[in-house]
Amino acid sequence: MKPKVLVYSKVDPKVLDFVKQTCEVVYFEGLEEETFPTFLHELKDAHGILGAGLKVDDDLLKNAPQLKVVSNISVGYENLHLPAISARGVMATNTPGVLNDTVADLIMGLMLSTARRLPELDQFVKTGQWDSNLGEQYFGLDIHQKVLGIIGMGGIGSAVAKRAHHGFDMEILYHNRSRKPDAEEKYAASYCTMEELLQNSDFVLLMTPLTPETEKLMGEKEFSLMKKSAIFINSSRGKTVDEEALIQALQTGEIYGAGLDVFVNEPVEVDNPLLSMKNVVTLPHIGSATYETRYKMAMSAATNLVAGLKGETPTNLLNKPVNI
Ligand SMILES: NC(=O)C1=CN([C@@H]2O[C@H](COP(=O)(O)OP(=O)(O)OC[C@H]3O[C@@H](n4cnc5c(N)ncnc54)[C@H](O)[C@@H]3O)[C@@H](O)[C@H]2O)C=CC1
Ligand SMILES: O=C(O)C(=O)CO
Repeated sequence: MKPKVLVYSKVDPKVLDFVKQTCEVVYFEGLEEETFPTFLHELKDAHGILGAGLKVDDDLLKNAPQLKVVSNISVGYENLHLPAISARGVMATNTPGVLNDTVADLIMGLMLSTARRLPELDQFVKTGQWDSNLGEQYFGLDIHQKVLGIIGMGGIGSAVAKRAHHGFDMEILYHNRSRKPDAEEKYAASYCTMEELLQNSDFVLLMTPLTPETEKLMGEKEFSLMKKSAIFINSSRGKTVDEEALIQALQTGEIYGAGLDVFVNEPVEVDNPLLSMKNVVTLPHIGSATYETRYKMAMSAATNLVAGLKGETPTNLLNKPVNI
């Protein structure tokens, strides 16, 4: 009998076909309030789940006694409670690597958009405000030859360092849990403390996972250390930043601007002050959102899932389940 898999996010039909070769699939195309009870019902005899963002903790797992694999279609996995998953002998997987270049491209775009005020000036042109006497009101800041500080020099951080160093001639500073000799050699990246990085960077990119240690990693003290001319970029998770402190730093001119792909609450509330600031560029968490990369992520997650269900060790296994 084929193992039963619940796919709870929309994926390319080719990915579904791949999973169907070895599994019986129940497809949800996304979980809504109305579909969640059916999902829970189907979970009772499911062997695997595949999708993005579902909170998987003991509360959910107690409805899933047959479960063997939880496959996340994302690199971030703060939605997975690994101790609970491991304790029940279940494997958890994510999708690192395949999205690095796409997210790094987007981050370069965010840096340029914020420094050169692209969305604001796009509106300027489209609303007929462009006249021949334009002066400093449309000036921005250069990004080439500036200093970029990267907090979290992992897969994505390194892909940004590559673009910034080789493409934009930027100087790279980084802070990470451990030294990254590869980035030091290839992108002339200099390792430094958080404090040194914040004080010396023209652009500060936060690119760590969300963990208890990184929650509100950027707060009032950290923003106060940044240059007044500096731009803050966040494409990690909203909760790595104290959003109140960021709003304050922007309102008081402690920093020049911010480019944000992630927020504490997503979708962000329409009355969030960040949305009405001209010096803030916002995006709806689209770092990896291209057709090509979302396909690769879903296929990577499907490959992990199928491997786990066949009793093999998935390439991107995150945990050590008991009894395995
Ligand atoms: N906006 C978006 O669409 C996307 C956001 N992300 C987020 O970006 C995060 C990073 O992704 P990757 O680069 O693939 O992960 P990664 O695991 O390759 O890199 C993360 C780096 O952060 C470092 N780190 C962890 N805790 C730290 C701490 N307390 N202080 C300093 N450094 C620390 C790690 O040592 C590692 O080098 C993901 O966990 C996810 O939350 C990822 C993909 C897309
Ligand atoms: O992979 C992740 O962690 C994302 O945020 C979406 O690509």
